Amino acid sequence: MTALTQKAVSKKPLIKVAVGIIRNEFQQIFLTRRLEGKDFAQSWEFPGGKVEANESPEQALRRELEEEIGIMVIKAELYERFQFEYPKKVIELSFYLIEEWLNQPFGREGQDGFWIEQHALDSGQFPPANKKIIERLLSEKLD
Ligand SMILES: Nc1nc2c([nH]c(=O)n2[C@@H]2O[C@H](COP(=O)(O)OP(=O)(O)OP(=O)(O)O)[C@@H](O)[C@H]2O)c(=O)[nH]1
Ligand SMILES: [Mg+2]
Repeated sequence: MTALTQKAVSKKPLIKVAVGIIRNEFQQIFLTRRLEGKDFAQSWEFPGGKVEANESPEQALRRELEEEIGIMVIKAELYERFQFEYPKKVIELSFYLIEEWLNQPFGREGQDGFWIEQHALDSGQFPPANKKIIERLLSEKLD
């Protein structure tokens, strides 16, 4: 079933989400751990969050990364966008690759934050929607 048909027949709310794949010069990626009380608590995540009304995904990305990990994005490049159907909702995830930013990222809302080698990413640690993107990142040939 294509994403379009899926959306038409599922009648589930569509939630747009923008997240950052923040990568440093050592090919490490900055991740956070989802807080208790959130869905998929304790799982790893790319920092980011829901796109609000009147916001573009890129504006949401910049706002969320400032709020959640205290960085100011200088350059963000759309890496992939797709929809994923969860039991009660469909999320449209926009993943942005970020290699230029200001400030050191940290878990500004009390969540753990850490750097991990790109080749050591593990899709089993993320929400199920992330599987495809983790596979793509693992298959990238790094310099
Ligand atoms: N941030 C983030 N959310 C993800 C990822 N993968 C994934 O399925 N999601 C889902 O996207 C949805 C929105 O993300 P979020 O919980 O960060 O939203 P938010 O920052 O606006 O949080 P809030 O609802 O507590 O205000 C959640 O249902 C979350 O499970 C990911 O890698 N990063
Ligand atoms: Mg969030």
